[in-house]
Amino acid sequence: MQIAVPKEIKNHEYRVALTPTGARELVARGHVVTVQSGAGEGAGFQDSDYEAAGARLEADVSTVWTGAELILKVKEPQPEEVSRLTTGQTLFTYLHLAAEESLTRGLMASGATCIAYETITDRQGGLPLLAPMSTVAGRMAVQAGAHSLEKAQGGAGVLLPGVPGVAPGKVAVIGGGVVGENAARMALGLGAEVTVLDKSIPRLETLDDRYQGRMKTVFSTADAIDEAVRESDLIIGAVLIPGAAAPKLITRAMLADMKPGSVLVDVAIDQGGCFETSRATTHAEPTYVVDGIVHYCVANMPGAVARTSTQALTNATMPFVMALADKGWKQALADDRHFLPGLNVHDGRITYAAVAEAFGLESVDPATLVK
Ligand SMILES: NC(=O)C1=CN([C@@H]2O[C@H](COP(=O)(O)OP(=O)(O)OC[C@H]3O[C@@H](n4cnc5c(N)ncnc54)[C@H](O)[C@@H]3O)[C@@H](O)[C@H]2O)C=CC1
Ligand SMILES: CC(=O)C(=O)O
Ligand SMILES: [Mg+2]
Repeated sequence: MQIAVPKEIKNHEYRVALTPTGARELVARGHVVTVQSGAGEGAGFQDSDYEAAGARLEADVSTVWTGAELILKVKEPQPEEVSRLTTGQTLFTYLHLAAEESLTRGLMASGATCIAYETITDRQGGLPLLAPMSTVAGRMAVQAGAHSLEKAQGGAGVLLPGVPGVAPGKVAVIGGGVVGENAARMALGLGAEVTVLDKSIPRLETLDDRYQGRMKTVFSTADAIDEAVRESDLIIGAVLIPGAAAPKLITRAMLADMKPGSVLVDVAIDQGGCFETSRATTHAEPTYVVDGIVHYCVANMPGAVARTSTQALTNATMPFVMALADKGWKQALADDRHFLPGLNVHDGRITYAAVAEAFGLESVDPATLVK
């Protein structure tokens, strides 16, 4: 199969979808891998590393896309990338479609087969291709939040660990999944006072057990969120309803109840964000202030630590990339019921119910397409 790896073009996105190690595996299986020149540079992989692995290097971005049957990316395609996609091509990347109607419609119009990393499932009920980046983003969320609390960033001037004689800062994490647990763990490590809110009792039980009561676990209700809003120095938004737009849990009116200079880090921004006042930002300009509250809403947080993230992401994607390359999308999805929900768009139709619902459109059951 002809496989292409374009250079990512989203703002400050330094990850790459395939490492030289991955390229070597694909080439050994008889596939042709074309990597756009410089695609791996931000993650510390040189063109010569890909060449040594047997990949072809191509400087012209149009040529990279035109000849490909399978396109491997990291971030959702940007408008100029959507316009390059055509019928018969398979795209494998993060899509987060429920947050972006124009992207969804663009992918439908392209006629391509679009498989999202973030909606692939596993036997444990997890999201194995989202989890590695959620781990990274959760850990970064506390770094970002701690930095945003500094006065020069518009923050209240609170040091999360406190100092002897001065109490530590309070961190609330809404959503105790992969992002939430990793954020809470980092905040605990810093010495902050940490509360995790979740709607899942089993999840709260797991966290309570794992951290032996060192973080408070609270069932997520409107009242509990009100209390977090009043008390916290830093709130991290980490909820997910798979494939769907994030619920808005903190409204603009509620910002008035927060301490001035407190910080909201909305990690769920890639699914539209869980705070009413969130809008996606970039690593170039990660924060803005609304009603005295600092907002950090970067939609590709792991891109900033591209070396670590690329390795973690490709460890998880490689088995699926191999299956797509060896068998083609139809057989690969037919053979694996956890891969099947990755299909979001095929030949002009939406194949993921929550995405279709977000825009009042019809969806097709992906199982009917792979028979
Ligand atoms: N901004 C970025 O760069 C990145 C963003 N993400 C995003 O972070 C979000 C969270 O991802 P994961 O932790 O992997 O998901 P997850 O599925 O592991 O955890 C989500 C948790 O939210 C909980 N939840 C749902 N509704 C809730 C509510 N109303 N109140 C409290 N908890 C609620 C669920 O019970 C679950 O435990 C996703 O939108 C994901 O796409 C992930 C990686 C990078
Ligand atoms: C999950 C995601 O959107 C990211 O890693 O950028
Ligand atoms: Mg996005």
